[in-house]
Amino acid sequence: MIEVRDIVKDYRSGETLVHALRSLSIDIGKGEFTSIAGPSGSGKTTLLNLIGCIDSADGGEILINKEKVSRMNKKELAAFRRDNLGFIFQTFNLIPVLTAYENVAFALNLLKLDNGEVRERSMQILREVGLEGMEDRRPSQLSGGQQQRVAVARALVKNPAIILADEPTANLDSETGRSVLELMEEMNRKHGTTFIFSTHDKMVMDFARRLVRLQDGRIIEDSGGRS
Ligand SMILES: Nc1ncnc2c1ncn2[C@@H]1O[C@H](COP(=O)(O)OP(=O)(O)OP(=O)(O)O)[C@@H](O)[C@H]1O
Repeated sequence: MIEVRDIVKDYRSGETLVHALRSLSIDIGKGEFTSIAGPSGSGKTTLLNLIGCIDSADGGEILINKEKVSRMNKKELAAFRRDNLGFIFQTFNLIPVLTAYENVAFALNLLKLDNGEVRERSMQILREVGLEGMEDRRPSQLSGGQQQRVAVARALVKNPAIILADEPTANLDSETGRSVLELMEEMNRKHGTTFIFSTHDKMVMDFARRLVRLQDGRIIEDSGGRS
């Protein structure tokens, strides 16, 4: 489903050129639950941003569902993201003035659904992530774990093929982090959504079904794909 071929990404930082990804290749199949691990600066975020169509590579190719996203222009990439991808962030990134329900429903804005369907889908996914009864709370009235559950619901409500999560448990204590991971895995099994997440955390690495380790922009270990 995701084919990354010989991807190169460099950043210029003043006079120096940083080689963030050095001819990296990986295939990730449908329904995988994969963790990208590695020390700070090894290229995890860069790789997620390229698969997430947020940034473009300097060389190589990325195909998602046989579509060459590495050749798309900005407008095509935005449409591709909207239709295929969901994102979860380390800092939750909820809109503070909106309720849990509104944060989730907002993600459906661009899909031109009628109000009834927006309500039904948003309430259903909030139930699935365990937030029934908390729909009207704003992020400041929720714990970190609950906020990340809202973010998981927001990412899932469009039913994307792939969810990308950059260090989704980094701001949670280990018990809460584990329960968010268990939720993601339950959603992965139930909806068949492919999850790819980056982490520094050993517990998260152990939890993943596939573990890919990066160092200096290269893959140094890959436990292999199993969905
Ligand atoms: N916008 C940028 N400008 C210059 N250099 C960058 C930029 N973004 C990333 N880099 C560099 O590219 C390399 C890979 O960074 P990346 O953020 O992908 O690593 P990471 O593994 O996600 O690190 P962390 O765990 O700290 O988030 C690092 O050396 C980083 O300093």
